[in-house]
Amino acid sequence: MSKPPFRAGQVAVLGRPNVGKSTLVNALVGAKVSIVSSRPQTTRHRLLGIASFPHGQLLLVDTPGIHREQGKASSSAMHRWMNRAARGALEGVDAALLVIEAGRWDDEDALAHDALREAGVPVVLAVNQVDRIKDKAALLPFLAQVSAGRDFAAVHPVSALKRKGLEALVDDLLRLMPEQPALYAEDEITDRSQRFLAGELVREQLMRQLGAELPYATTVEIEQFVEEPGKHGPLLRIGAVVWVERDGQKAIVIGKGGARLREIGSRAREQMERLFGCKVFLQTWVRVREGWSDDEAALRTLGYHD
Ligand SMILES: Nc1nc2c(ncn2[C@@H]2O[C@H](COP(=O)(O)OP(=O)(O)OP(=O)(O)O)[C@@H](O)[C@H]2O)c(=O)[nH]1
Repeated sequence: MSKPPFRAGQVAVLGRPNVGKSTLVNALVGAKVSIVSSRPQTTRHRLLGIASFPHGQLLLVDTPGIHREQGKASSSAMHRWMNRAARGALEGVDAALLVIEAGRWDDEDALAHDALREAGVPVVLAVNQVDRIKDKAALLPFLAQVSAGRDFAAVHPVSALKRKGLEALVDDLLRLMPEQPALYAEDEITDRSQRFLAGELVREQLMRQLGAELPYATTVEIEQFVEEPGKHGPLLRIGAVVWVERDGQKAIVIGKGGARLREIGSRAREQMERLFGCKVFLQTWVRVREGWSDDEAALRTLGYHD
């Protein structure tokens, strides 16, 4: 049998908040490039994960999903930005990967599906979190129901968490990519700068450790990112500012005697050292900026561009 041709292209990853898009991107890429948390709307930036295989390469654009404009929160600048980012992510892609939760197909999924159809890109449906379905037989009617009347290029039940069903999913995605050589070297996992990833790792720890207590309008800015020669190889000196809206929120993030911020910093530093493969010296501050989340200009200074 002759070798299959090498295929490479771009895949937009879309779906409702919290269905497991980041987990799926990470599982496909095989390294931690996108942050994961149980809090909805973790992903504010468009992240590019590069998944390389012997027979092809997928450039995964991880989007925050297409959000319906609803309620007070979604009228903020942040939500408008997220919507624009999601739509922008569809331009020039070769396929879209729509991620849903097994057993659940609601209006928002339908909306995302319609937006993808409108954009004219082939859609592969990943029915994620199948590990949570005890009665596997119940999956079949669900798969039939969501497929009916919709022309998905393929439908795949998967578990991003347990890494099940991913090979078949990758094969079908690659089939939709154009025949062309790899677009990035195999050892590159992301074209995002280390500086950006550093900010994401701090934000992940904030979410992990503050959970529901984390104020929605919190963001992280990397103020300093300098590589210096150290005794045992290079050292990264990183300064991160956690922006909140009120003094009360600042106190929550800092914690008693600064304990919480120290813990956030030390966990984030460990993750950075693992990801960057070198020693990291991380300093974190919390600063107050009132009303930034509804202020487009402030968003731009913090790097949320169109
Ligand atoms: N049981 C199970 N849990 C999963 C699976 N995939 C993701 N999760 C969990 O679902 C939660 C949300 O996952 P994320 O990957 O952050 O979801 P997301 O869709 O990227 O979320 P946003 O960034 O908010 O859009 C996390 O707690 C994951 O561990 C899966 O296959 N099975």
